[in-house]
Amino acid sequence: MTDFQSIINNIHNQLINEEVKGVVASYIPELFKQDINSFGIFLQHIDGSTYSAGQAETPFSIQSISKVLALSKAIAFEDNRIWQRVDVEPSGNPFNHLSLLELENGIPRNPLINSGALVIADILLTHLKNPKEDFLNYVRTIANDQTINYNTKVAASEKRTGYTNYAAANLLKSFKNLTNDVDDVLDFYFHQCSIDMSCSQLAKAFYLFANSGKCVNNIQHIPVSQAKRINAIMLTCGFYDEAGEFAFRVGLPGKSGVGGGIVALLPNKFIISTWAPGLNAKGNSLLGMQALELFTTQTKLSIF
Ligand SMILES: NC(=O)CC[C@H](N)C(=O)O
Repeated sequence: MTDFQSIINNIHNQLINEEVKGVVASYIPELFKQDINSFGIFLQHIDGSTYSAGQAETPFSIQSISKVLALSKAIAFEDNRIWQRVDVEPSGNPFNHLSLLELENGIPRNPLINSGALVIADILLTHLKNPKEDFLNYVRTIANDQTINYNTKVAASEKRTGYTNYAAANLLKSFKNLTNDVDDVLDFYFHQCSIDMSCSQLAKAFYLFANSGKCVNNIQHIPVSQAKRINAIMLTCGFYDEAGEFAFRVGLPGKSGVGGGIVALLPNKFIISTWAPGLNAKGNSLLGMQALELFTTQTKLSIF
């Protein structure tokens, strides 16, 4: 049997001493307060066993990782109708890229880049009675943890400086691909990104994607075929213009956030999450990617 605990300990101990740790995101000023030396790893096995190293229980800003959770809720409401408003192709461009959106008439390339996530936020605003409250409750339910919350300081910080997201939302609106008010969509989106979760909470929330749509409490939230699709989108689009590199080096579907988190999973086997706030040039956690590459190489567990 694979000794997950020793493998994770060794990876943690090896990487914690790396001198090159990347750069903490500063375009959302509140995120820049993070300590570059933070580092956590958590593994949730499908059989219920868990393994961790470092700061696996410390909450951090999940940022774009929230896009997968929002997507799953939008799919639960609209099923395949959402694909009329957002495509499923990798963008090959940074997460906040705008020109493709204009060229392609306001249909975002995929739901994991910012413009696509704004369309998903719009869908959720249409369906949820109390959007922010209801979405938070959904996240708490799938993670089986009532302590998860928004970080209103982070949301306010992004509201003050999120110029590119304002541009994307206005462009979408001009192409009639937002039905709600631009400011309401952005307010919801900034809040979903601001949710604080630890590696352990994230791994639990993503359990449903590794478990054919059923969460840790065995409730079916999305159909099996949609869990398959969300994993496919994570593999091809979860790391923006580094999705190819992540598939090449790690070989798992996953999603990153500019808070330095990454969640990746092997369907029917495990969910693994890392947190290291230093980012590489593409906005993905530098040590997180290294940790996951070491993990799949040493355990020989990947989708390939
Ligand atoms: N890659 C990310 O995590 C980006 C999320 C961030 N809230 C933004 O919209 O810019």
